[in-house]
Amino acid sequence: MKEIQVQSSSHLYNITIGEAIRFQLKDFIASDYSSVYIVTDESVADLYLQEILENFSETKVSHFIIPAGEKSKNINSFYKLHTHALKNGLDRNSLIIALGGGVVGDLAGFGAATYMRGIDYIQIPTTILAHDSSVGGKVAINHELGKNLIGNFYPPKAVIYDVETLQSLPKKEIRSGYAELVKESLIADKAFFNTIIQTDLQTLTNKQLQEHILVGIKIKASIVESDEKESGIRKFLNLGHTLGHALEAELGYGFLTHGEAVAIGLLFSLHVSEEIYETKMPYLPLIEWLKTNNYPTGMHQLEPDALISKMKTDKKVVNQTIQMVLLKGIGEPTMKEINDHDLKIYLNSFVQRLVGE
Ligand SMILES: NC(=O)c1ccc[n+]([C@@H]2O[C@H](COP(=O)([O-])OP(=O)(O)OC[C@H]3O[C@@H](n4cnc5c(N)ncnc54)[C@H](O)[C@@H]3O)[C@@H](O)[C@H]2O)c1
Ligand SMILES: O=C(O)C(=O)C[C@@H](O)[C@H](O)[C@H](O)COP(=O)(O)O
Ligand SMILES: [Zn+2]
Repeated sequence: MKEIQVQSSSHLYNITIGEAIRFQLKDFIASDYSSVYIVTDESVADLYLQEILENFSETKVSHFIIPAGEKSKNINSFYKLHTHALKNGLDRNSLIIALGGGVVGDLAGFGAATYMRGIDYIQIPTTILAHDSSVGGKVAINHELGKNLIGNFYPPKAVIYDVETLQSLPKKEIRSGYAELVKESLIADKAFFNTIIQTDLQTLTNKQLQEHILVGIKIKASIVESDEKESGIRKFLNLGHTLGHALEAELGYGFLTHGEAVAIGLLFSLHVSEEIYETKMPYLPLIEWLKTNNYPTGMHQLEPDALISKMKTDKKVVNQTIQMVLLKGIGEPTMKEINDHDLKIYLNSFVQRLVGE
């Protein structure tokens, strides 16, 4: 079992990573909550809800289940989560548990941030991608005009990561989670990047997966600890997301997974970095690795203007101008303001390059 501590602006919390720790939640959760409210999705409920419930035989417990997938991260689910919580008598001393991937984590976390002006919550991530989403306290729901536009910074009381649950993930979700690991490696750790692109996701072992997740969490935790509210270096964790989020919204939530969209966004960031800084970035090794591992790498014939319009909903935009996270080298992230005219040129040359590869 591994433990990483994160100091947030309001409290210190532990990220505990281990196998089968979902059966010993009492070791990690305070016993004086008046009730526990588990939020999960239909697929995760089928696999793990019963086991999680068994931890709370002496506590008043209720649960709320959403349909699986990105489409559920919306205002309707948010409202229903509150309604169900009220009907089940949650008070200010109740605890919300987010059991699932990033969709459940973001929605339940935002529910906790707003229920009666804020109650405690704990993340029990069950996807690889959620090594990222469960840490750092960004909680949100989507607006049809853009990703995560309604939300808050609201750190969890604990993150309990039972990596045994990752064994039931479908291949697509393994790919999706690895895109965020690639992101973390690009912003902070060249050796880690080289390790990942030598990893075949078809034959991934538990040992490799656990090692990679641990490195990723350490990178994420150290960044959010020094810049919780994203006034500075936390923006680097958005590498690949300006285009990634625009693709998710433009194609319709759930068409691409978050990680699939981020993977294309990462390639775009490398492309623009090469153009602007006239430097060689690992564009080719990354696209080869993405293709070998069956990531979608097409742009689905989207209009650059439509994408730029969606990119304008990015929360890093200042005065209607897009600010992209770029790299001067691996481990050397930087912010760059890019006007619409140049952005369109980069998008067009990126599409040409994708078609040519
Ligand atoms: N808050 C943050 O800092 C942050 C960071 C990264 C991503 N995100 C958000 O996270 C979301 C994506 O998260 P995600 O990729 O985990 O998506 P997700 O929560 O939709 O999970 C992906 C799919 O895997 C299924 N699943 C979950 N755990 C499983 C398991 N153990 N076995 C089998 N199936 C399982 C789910 O039912 C779902 O169908 C996006 O909304 C993204 O914006 C937030
Ligand atoms: O934690 C962060 O900060 C991130 O940017 C992590 C991202 O992987 C994540 O997708 C996040 O939700 C994006 O945030 P947003 O502010 O661009 O909505
Ligand atoms: Zn992300």
